[in-house]
Amino acid sequence: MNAAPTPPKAELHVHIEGTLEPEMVFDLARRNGIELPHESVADLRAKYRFSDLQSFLDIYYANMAVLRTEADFRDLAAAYLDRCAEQGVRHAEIFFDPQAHLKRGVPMETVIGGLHSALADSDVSASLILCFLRDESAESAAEALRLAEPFLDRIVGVGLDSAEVGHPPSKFTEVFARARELGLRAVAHAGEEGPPEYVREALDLLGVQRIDHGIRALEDPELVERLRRERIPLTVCPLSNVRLGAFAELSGHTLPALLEHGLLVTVNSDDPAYFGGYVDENFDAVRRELGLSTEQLRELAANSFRAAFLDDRRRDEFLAEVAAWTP
Ligand code: HPA
Ligand SMILES: [Zn+2]
Repeated sequence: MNAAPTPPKAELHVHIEGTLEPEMVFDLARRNGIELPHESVADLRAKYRFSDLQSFLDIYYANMAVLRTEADFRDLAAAYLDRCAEQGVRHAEIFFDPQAHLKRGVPMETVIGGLHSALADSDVSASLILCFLRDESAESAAEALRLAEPFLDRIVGVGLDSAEVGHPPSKFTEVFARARELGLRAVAHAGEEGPPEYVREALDLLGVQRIDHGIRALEDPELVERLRRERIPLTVCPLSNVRLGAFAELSGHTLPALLEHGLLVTVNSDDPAYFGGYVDENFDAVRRELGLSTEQLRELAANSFRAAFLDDRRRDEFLAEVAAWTP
């Protein structure tokens, strides 16, 4: 691809299970002796036509069946971190979905152990965010957090993902309170398909420090003003939003409007193996289709470090790198 260079950046919204490329689905199935209901890599990839979040989640969870051993989770994360190194991602905060693995009989220590060993071996700065599945019960989320307690030094925070509509943040008030008591940071998907009210709930009831997606906040001017005033970061995922039908085309994405409102917007890939690109492809697509300037790209990259869970010294070092970047 003839993409223009993009600035050094942090990726703050990527689901590690969403980096599972079709080729790796086949490799891991072979390694684990699992028979797949797909004829070939091309056959599987051809099924990646989604109409909404649920139609994506169905195949996302089905493909996870190939992730069984610590080595599987390590190889998955190592492949993603290699991409980060290629794409100028200096720091990544990586979501994982333990409940989707626990229910298949894969223990928490296998999941966290595998992911963490890849992070420990990589030159890219990275940390893990444990996500609760909002279409599962609050008790199931609490159990996942209990099982993660022996590994808290390997997790920076908790998040909330999966099918949004009908599963408001309020359902998870208690487990987020417990996570914050344990010293964890908190983020939540809100306002992807769900209403602006879910964004307010995530802030007021879950105490989150960032909103994942948040695109529907634009429907509520008071909420937009609050997000601006309180400098709440939004981790926006442009290619994901188009693939899941929030916008018919990238040229109609409201990313420029979010920036014009003065919001702390970042650009991320979400589930790059499914949505047509990693973070650089997202930067390149918004540059081309939305006509973002070099200075706007620099601002998005700087925002990613402002929004990251980094100490001030490292944040300042990364911000200096962004300021010095020339395309
Ligand atoms: O885009 C997403 N939205 C909600 N849940 C998810 N889990 C993986 N990707 C997503
Ligand atoms: Zn997501």
